Amino acid sequence: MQLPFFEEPSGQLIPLQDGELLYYPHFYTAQVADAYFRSLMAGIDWKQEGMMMYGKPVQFPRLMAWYGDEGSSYAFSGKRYVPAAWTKELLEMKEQVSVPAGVAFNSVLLNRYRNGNDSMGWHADDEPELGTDPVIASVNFGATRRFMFRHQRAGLKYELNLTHGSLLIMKGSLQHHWQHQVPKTAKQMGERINLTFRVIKPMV
Ligand SMILES: O=C(O)CCC(=O)C(=O)O
Ligand SMILES: [Fe+2]
Repeated sequence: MQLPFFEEPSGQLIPLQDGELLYYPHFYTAQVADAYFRSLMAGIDWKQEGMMMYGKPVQFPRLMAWYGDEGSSYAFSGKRYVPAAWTKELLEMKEQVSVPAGVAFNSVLLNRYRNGNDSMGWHADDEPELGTDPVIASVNFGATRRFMFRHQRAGLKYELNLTHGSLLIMKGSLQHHWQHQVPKTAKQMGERINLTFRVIKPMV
């Protein structure tokens, strides 16, 4: 994409107990964000994934896709996901978010929330492949959704609304002390796409 993509290069540092957030509400201009949203909707190989729960197959309440370097396979909820090869625009976005994040990402998990009934439950991104104190860059397009945090012991809570074109960087010890979720909502809303760029360490 040849357009300038930074609208406001300065992020807002949100220091939490036991972790750090860096939020760029307008990482992408509205025009660039619109273009990425449209092309991700059409160009990504979206799949309905699921898992076994108490011996029964359960579908995740959203669509998913996984892209990255060869060898950056990732296990969660009892399954191993092998990444598809980078598309041109995912590679472009990876380079853009690597600048403020200060790390070289090798994979991206995409989640597509079709409406307010799609969601992601409480979890931490603390799988062994992500290593200690992972830096995760989360990019948002489409509908604004609530993103909630809860501390695993201290009884603390935090939340923010992730808007179209925003970037949220999660870092420090956050994933070891906090969980996060995207709750369902009864509000009428359109689709949302979230991308989490990650560094997956090869597991032996
Ligand atoms: O959709 C979001 O904002 C959250 C995604 C997330 O937590 C994840 O992919 O691990
Ligand atoms: Fe997560």
